[in-house]
Amino acid sequence: MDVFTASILLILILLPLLGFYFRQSWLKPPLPPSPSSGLPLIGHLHLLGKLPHQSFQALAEKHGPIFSLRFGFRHAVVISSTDLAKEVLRVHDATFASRPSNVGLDIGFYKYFMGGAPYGDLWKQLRRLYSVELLTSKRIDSFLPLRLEELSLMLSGLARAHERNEAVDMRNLLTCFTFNTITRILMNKRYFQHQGEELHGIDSSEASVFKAILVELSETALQFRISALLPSYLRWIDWSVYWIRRLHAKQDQFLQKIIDEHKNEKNTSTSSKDIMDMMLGLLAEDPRGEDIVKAAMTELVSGGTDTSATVIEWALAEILHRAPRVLDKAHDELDAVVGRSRMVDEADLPRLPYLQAIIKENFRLHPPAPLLVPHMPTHESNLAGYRVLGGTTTFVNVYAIGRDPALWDEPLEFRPERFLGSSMDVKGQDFELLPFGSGRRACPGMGLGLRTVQLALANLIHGFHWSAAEENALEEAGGAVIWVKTPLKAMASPRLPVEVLAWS
Ligand code: HEM
Repeated sequence: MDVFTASILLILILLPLLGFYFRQSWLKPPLPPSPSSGLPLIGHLHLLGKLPHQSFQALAEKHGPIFSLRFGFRHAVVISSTDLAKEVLRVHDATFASRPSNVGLDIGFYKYFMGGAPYGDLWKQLRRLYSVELLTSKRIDSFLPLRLEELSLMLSGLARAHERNEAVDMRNLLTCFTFNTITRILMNKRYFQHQGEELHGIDSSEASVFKAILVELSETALQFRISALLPSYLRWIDWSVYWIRRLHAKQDQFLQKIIDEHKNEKNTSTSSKDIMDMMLGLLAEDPRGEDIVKAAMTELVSGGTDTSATVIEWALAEILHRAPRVLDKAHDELDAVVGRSRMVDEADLPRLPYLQAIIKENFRLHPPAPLLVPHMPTHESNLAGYRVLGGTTTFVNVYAIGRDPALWDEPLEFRPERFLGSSMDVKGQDFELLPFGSGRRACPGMGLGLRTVQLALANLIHGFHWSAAEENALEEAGGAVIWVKTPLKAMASPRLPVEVLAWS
């Protein structure tokens, strides 16, 4: 065959293929709009800033409620409207129920990290374990005495600080409270002292190793490390993985010691079971059992500590610095419903609509996870007429939705009254307010988180008169959750007799 005939034949073969290819791409919907300022290799990484939810909010104002970005080899889309949040979390819930991979987290969570697991059998198994066995309403009820004891210790600590005329670092106090509460529920361990409390029985060196591991893992989860820019087969280049491996060895030692203690105590102790006991029992026949237990302890402590602490700190900071009148209204409600001779208990909470409104308003302005945890579609999907490729990291910016002037009157004001008489809730049915997400990847710790936050805030407000100890501009600082940049310092003086404050 001469060259001419061969070329004609080649064209005849290629033409239909090219035609098919172009027809496919022309017929397909376009990709979401994208900022034109992408750079070679890193893509849009330089647009992220220290607080990505704020950078994304500004980008949404320019590019609309869905836009796409590229970080190295990875594609991302950012969603910033209620309609699109509903599409991702409800209409296409199953498609978007996966998570982008993260090599550091695979190590830190023994490959059994439910929050980061791809949508599949392992995730379903772990989710069932968490939701049906460990974090049920009945289980949370059974830990009420212990939760009240921790609360009472925190309130007594505040009263003692008042006797010494000391301002209190509320960040420190609240993280001790939530950390102790969760570690007692999980493994019957109490690690931190409150201000003024005796050191007796507390092993703070162990706690600090565990806390350091949690901080490192959280940062790994959030930061765009080198590995996030690379295709998965090149992730071994990321040196931070070696650092996490070293920390992981200490984490393993720490958790193994507690597991061994639990196993040894099993036959001798008659004390009530903690969650580690329950898991060891449930997984006794599973060869992965102890690793799953270690992963769960790490996950539940990291998911359940700072989230609740930051919510309470933000609420007090907003009230003390920007809306002191809210404190008077909340005191009036608490005096009318609870009275001054006792503390607030869980049964009172449904009868405190203003307190509930404070908490909703706080979640609207300060969701601890402003971009949720990134979702990922398992296959190509269509959102608002745009094509979202399978494997795209998908951020739902609930922070931007909570501050959208089209949805909220004077969105930057802290005004709990906007929720009075409204049926809007934070539990995932109202897409204007999604601090716990919605759908199958929504937070399984919502019940425990909400009850911790409601009871603690109600009692902090009921028990004390408050004033800010220093100026605070209430800026945000990034981390695993969004904190008040300068920790809140406050003066608290008891409103109720001290013996009432230490009621448990
Ligand atoms: C105020 C407290 C809390 C807030 C605001 C919060 C918020 C969230 C959010 C936004 C997500 C991701 C939802 C999504 O991707 O769509 C999440 C997931 C998760 N949370 Fe929470 N959380 C809180 C407390 C807790 C507690 C107390 C625990 C457990 C003790 C917990 C355990 C988890 C776990 C395991 C996941 C991963 C779920 C999955 O991927 O299937 N959280 N949380």
